[in-house]
Order: sequence, then C-alpha cells, then structure tokens
Amino acid sequence: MVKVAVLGAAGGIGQPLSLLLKLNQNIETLHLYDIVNVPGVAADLSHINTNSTVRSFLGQQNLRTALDGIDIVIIPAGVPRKPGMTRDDLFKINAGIVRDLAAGIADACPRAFVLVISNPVNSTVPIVCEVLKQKGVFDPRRVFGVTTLDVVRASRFLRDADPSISAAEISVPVVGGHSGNTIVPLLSQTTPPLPASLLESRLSEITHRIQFGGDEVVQAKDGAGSATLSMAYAASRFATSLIDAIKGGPSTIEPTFIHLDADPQNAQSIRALGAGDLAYFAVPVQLGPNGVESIVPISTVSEAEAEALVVASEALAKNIEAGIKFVHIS
Ligand SMILES: NC(=O)C1=CN([C@@H]2O[C@H](COP(=O)(O)OP(=O)(O)OC[C@H]3O[C@@H](n4cnc5c(N)ncnc54)[C@H](O)[C@@H]3O)[C@@H](O)[C@H]2O)C=CC1
Ligand SMILES: O=C([O-])CC(=O)C(=O)O
Repeated sequence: MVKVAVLGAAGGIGQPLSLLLKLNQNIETLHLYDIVNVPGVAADLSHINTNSTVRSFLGQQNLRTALDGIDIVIIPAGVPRKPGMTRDDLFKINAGIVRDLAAGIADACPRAFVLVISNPVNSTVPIVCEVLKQKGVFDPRRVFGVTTLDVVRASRFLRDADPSISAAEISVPVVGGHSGNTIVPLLSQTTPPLPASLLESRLSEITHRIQFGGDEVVQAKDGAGSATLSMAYAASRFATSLIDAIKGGPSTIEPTFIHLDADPQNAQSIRALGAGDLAYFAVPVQLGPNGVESIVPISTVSEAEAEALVVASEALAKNIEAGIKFVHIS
C-alpha cells in the first residue's frame, strides 16, 4: 500500500486525477494539497467508498505535513496555456512554483518518487532534479516527467488514421521531450508494427498531430485551459504502473522524461541515435521497486525519425539549460 500526495489537487488536472487515484486500491492515503479550494475537493472525494483516506492541506504553511511520509508525489501545480502561448511561455510562473515544491519534497520526503506534470516539462524536471541535488537527495531513478499523454495520444491518433488499429493495444515509443518538435513518436517502432501502407502515406501527418496534440485542446477550450481529463487519465496510468512496479509486480514499459544517469549504460543507445550528451530525455523505461529499473534501448529508427531526434535535441538543450540556470540564479 502506498501514500500519494497531489500538489495542485484543486486544479483542472488535479481534481480528476485525484478522483482516479481514489479508485486505486493500492493507495492507502491520498494527500491533496493546493493554495485554493482543496478542502472542498477532499471532502467530496472522501465520500467515495474505497478504503483510502483522503486529507486536504491548504496553503504553503501546510506543505510540510502534506508531504510527511509520502511515497509518491504528483505535481500538476501551475498555470496552463491559453491560445497563442507555447509551453515555454509558462516558465516564468511555473518554474518558481515547481522549485518551491521540490524544496518541500527534499525536506519532508526525500526518497519519494516525484512525477512532474507542470509545464514546461522539459525545464521543470531539470528544476526538480537541481533542487534535489542541491539538497543532497537526488536519485535519478526517482524523478519522472510525465509524458504519458503523448503516448496515449499517439495510440489514439493512429486508430483515427486506421480503424483496424486497436488504440488500447498498440504501443508507441514517444521519445525526446514534451513540447512541439521535441516530441518524437517513433512510429517505425510500434508494437505491433504499423501497416506499411499507413507508414508510407500518412507518417508525417500523424507525427505532426502527435507533436501538436496539446494545441488542439488549447484551441478548443478557447482560453479555459489545456488538456485536463486526458492528462488526468495519463498521469493515473503512469502512477498505476509505478505503484505496480514498487509492489514488485509486473509493470508495463512507459516512456517518461528522465535524467539519463538513471541508467547510463542503456542511455547510450538513445545518445547514439541523436540525444548526444543531453542529460535529460524521454525514453521508454522499465519500472521497478526503485523507480527506473532500466532504460529500454532503442536500436534503430527511420531516417525521418533520426532527423527529428536531432531537431528535438537542439530545442531540448535550451529548455534543460533554462531549468538548471533558474535554480542556480534564483
Ligand atoms: N505533462 C503534460 O502532459 C501536461 C501538463 N499540463 C500542465 O499541468 C499544469 C496544470 O494544468 P491545469 O490543472 O489545467 O491548471 P489549473 O490552473 O486548472 O490548476 C492548477 C492548480 O495549481 C494550483 N497551484 C498554483 N500554484 C500552486 C502552488 N504554489 N502550490 C500548489 N498548488 C498551486 C492552482 O491553485 C490550481 O488549483 C499546467 O502547467 C499545464 O501546462 C497540462 C496538460 C498536460
Ligand atoms: O498543451 C498544453 O499546454 C498542455 C500539455 O502539455 C498537453 O496537452 O500535452
């Protein structure tokens, strides 16, 4: 049984995510933290007849108790995009929010697994890691940028393109980062493999849709935020896989944005394909009781994917540097 805290639990993602976590029978305690509205969210969820206990923590003065004894911290705290914005435009506000939450984690539950949802993930994950490093508690196997929504979208969009594909069964490694052209879906490497006809005719269109899927939701919501429900589903899926792995059970392979020191040996394959000397990259990961058990090596990609990896890496280098710098100058 595990204890989970959601930081930003009263928000658009936080609420449906907390609902899905309340349904997870392997969670015994659910701590909901926010700077607004969280007592109501917790009271509401606490009436659902699963065995977990739900507690609310309102305001910064309660962050420490919210995190005491916690095994898994999930962070959807921060502002979402409006039309016309990039994820990088969120850095100004979200970088400081995530930095302060990471400091709280380092003090209260330094061995917790940390799942970062707040954007821009390409920078917020380095921010969390740098704070944990400064406090001497960083373990690269335990910090994850949640990129599961890219994987979820990839499988769903493939079904939109070809109804013979099962969205629930096809597995697509999506690597790189979590924004625009840093998102690199390796459609040549799906399990099961895609029909050759689809690969030939619609590859670049589907790739583009996966890379910019977030924009579809931002535009449709028209100023009222970005993906929340599909994101809650994706984060719950990742958290469930991690919980299964912590318990020592079989767990699925999940792509996630991590520090590549989590498994330097297997990181070599992705470095050779285009990640170069980047410290962080989204890679398929086998989860285990300590978090990242191993990075699943990628042996080949198509020519177009190799080019996309180079483009992604150039953009990622800047995002990662921005995150690291922020911690050291602030
Ligand atoms: N990783 C991914 O794939 C995705 C990431 N996101 C990101 O998730 C973040 C949250 O999105 P939404 O839930 O839609 O936003 P929202 O505005 O609906 O909710 C954010 C919540 O964070 C809370 N918050 C703000 N500052 C806080 C602090 N210092 N401590 C604790 N809580 C704080 C707010 O009070 C609010 O309840 C955004 O940055 C968004 O870009 C969104 C979708 C997908
Ligand atoms: O697009 C956004 O800003 C939110 C997000 O990360 C996504 O939906 O993938």
